[in-house]
Amino acid sequence: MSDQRTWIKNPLAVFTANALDASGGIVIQGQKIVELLTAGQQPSQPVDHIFDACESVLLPGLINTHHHFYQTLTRAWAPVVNVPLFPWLKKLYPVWARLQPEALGLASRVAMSELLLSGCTTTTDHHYLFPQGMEEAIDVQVDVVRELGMRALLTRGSMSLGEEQGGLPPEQTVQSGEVILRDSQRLIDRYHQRGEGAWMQIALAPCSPFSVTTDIMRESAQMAQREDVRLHTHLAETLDEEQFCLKMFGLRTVDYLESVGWLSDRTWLAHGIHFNDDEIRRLGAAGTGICHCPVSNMRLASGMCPTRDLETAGVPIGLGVDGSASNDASNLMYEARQALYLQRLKYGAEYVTPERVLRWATRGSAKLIGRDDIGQIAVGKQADLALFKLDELRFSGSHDPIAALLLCGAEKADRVMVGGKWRVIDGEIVGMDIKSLISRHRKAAAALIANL
Ligand SMILES: Nc1nc2[nH]c(O)nc2c(=O)[nH]1
Repeated sequence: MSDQRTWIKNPLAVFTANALDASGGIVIQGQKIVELLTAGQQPSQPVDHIFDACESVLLPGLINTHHHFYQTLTRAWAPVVNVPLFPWLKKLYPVWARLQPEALGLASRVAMSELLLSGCTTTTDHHYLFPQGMEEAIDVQVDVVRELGMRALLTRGSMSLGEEQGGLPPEQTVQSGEVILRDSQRLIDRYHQRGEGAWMQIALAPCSPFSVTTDIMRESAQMAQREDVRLHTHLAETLDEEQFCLKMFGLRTVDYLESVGWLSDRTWLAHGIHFNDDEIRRLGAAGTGICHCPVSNMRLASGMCPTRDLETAGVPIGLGVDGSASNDASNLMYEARQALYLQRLKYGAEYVTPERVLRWATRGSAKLIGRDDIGQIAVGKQADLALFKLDELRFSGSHDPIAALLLCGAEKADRVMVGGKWRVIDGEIVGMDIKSLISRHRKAAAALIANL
């Protein structure tokens, strides 16, 4: 990595996700931010490059804390456009069971490209489908992450509770606990990087209470503790799920989570909608994080995450786009806009500000995945940045540049830097042939639903 110094000079506005002032811009050296400048201030040492950001709003790179990349192959699929979660899953499982490595590679490339273009520099993915031929699904995703130059926390998802044992997924989509744990260990040993500046990390992610056994939940928690990796699952997404837990385990969702050793600050949960006051208090006391996925929650009519109550109780909040069969876009700026408006309905305009929502999408999301080196603009943090120009028609006449990003609907970054390297320049991903990708991905999507 080059140690050259770059000054991103005099941005139109900066959102640092903290109280620091960087109105004169920032200096980057190698992979890190080394200096924050106030208006009119010059860098303390000579720089090799200057990027004039006077037309750009500068943000920390956004961090996506929930996705299912493979679902880009089943976006807006007519049979599931108008159904809630359980029938949606029942209809989609047999389609997803046909997934093969090449299609997963294309789907991951598409999802990550969309994310990157929306200003996202770190993403997670929750991949929980391993039908025959897909044993190395996560390895396929690792290659794509490296190709795109993003940071990723890939979660080794799993399903082990098939229909015959009272679960929701069909038998052909579930694996034995032994296979899941062996592969989880292999992936941690092979790919998980530790410490500051990590590019690739692995977490363990049994899918949801209705698709995994209690054994795999317990054993994943034990492995995560032993290996010091994070835990992720869907929880409290719908009332169907709550009913399932009561019937199957005799427990509400948070009691179930606690009973399997997951109520801790190692865990972050996707959705987190249906909690009572006592559960919110316990989640806060444990430091368990919640990834808010507003678009998916609206599309599946699942409900609304109680973000303010959770935050007040001490629960870290992040943002996620969720899988593309329930969003169906992988655009984190768009997601932030939806979060702003949805949450205002419950908590009012004074509390749910653009700054708060951008904090969820940056520093809050970083906390969910256990990182302190990304998600903020500050000296010593990784140089993961998104720059948005406000020169499109939609911004014309706007005044507050940070508010304009969300209120006027920014959806495409002009420049994105990950670890000191430009990955998006002039709104295009460096080295990516998007037209060819779309053409191959479309064919794979058509093949997946052919002759069902
Ligand atoms: N929104 C989603 N919820 C889920 N629960 C589950 O078990 N799988 C999913 C999913 O793919 N999306």
